[in-house]
Amino acid sequence: MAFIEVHDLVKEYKVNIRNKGLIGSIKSLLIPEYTMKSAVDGINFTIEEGETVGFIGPNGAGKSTTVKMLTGILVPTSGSITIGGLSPYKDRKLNTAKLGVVFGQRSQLWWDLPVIDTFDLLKYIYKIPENIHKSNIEHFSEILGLDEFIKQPVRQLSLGQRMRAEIAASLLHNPEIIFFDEPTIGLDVVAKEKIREFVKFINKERNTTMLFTTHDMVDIEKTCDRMIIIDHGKKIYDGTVEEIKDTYGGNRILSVEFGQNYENILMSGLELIEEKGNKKHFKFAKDDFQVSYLIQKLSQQYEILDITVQEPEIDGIIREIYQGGIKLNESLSGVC
Ligand SMILES: Nc1ncnc2c1ncn2[C@@H]1O[C@H](COP(=O)(O)OP(=O)(O)OP(=O)(O)O)[C@@H](O)[C@H]1O
Repeated sequence: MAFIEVHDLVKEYKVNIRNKGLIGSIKSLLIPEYTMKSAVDGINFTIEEGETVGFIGPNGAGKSTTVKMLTGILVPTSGSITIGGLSPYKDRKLNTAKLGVVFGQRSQLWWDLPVIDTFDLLKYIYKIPENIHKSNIEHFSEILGLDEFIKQPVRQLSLGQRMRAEIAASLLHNPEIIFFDEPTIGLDVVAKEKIREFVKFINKERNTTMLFTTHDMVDIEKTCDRMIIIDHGKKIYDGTVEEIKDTYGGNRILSVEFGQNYENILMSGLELIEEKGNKKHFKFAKDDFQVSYLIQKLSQQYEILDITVQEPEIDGIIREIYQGGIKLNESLSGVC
């Protein structure tokens, strides 16, 4: 049995149907009508102890809803979740001791208290033994440089300082699993790098299982062994960052708008991956063909209105996936 097991997970929200116009709005107020909306629509995955997994997807894909169910904040409509054999919502109290959560956009620190006072309060909340609490504070202070601001009230800290304090606070009780929600949002490149290095270090040192939701692909590349991509509440990819880069990063995408809708465009080196009328997207191996050669060959045979080449960065690959420009190969996507 894996450390985290998620089976056929579904979360539906009841949403109010708003009628248009003033009369419609009044009607909606007086006689409210509802519909059910699937935010998470039958997701399956497992995570082993000590794995670092990036959980990504476009806005509204269902990431936060899934994480809220994993942390026990929300109860699934159907399906099941177990973490270390326990249900996050049924065994919420037991689970809390095992979990740590870091929100980039919200704080778990007491705003008016010095950082060290929050750390002391957390000792009582989580019933952390004195020796563990003390050695963790010393250890985290040394690596994260907390000493320079540990006695200052949280409201006086810079964003980078606050995030270092947040991460230390979430690890004080030695959680088995930690959820990071946009942990580097708004930070400068140096601060982002420090946080990524620290997180990686803790994962290696303590074998802490880590799950990240982020829109920053560098976070995923630098800290995660694996990523799960979800879209419209469904899992569309589950595999390593390297696999997706090897398969799609060795290639570039040539997007061509033709003067007419040509059928069966055949050219050595170009593989048609998607077409919408006159617009066609081809994949080609960047090491095998020069872009200028391909453009020249195409324009000799076809009328071309516009042509663009997309770079094979992970950001670009993910953007293409979100926009439907790359259809994930089922054997690669790990989706059953
Ligand atoms: N409390 C709610 N009531 C109704 N619908 C909701 C509620 N919370 C989320 N949703 C809807 O569920 C869908 C998934 O939302 P969710 O917040 O899980 O997405 P997300 O992937 O975390 O997005 P983002 O990257 O923008 O944070 C969205 O369409 C959202 O509007």
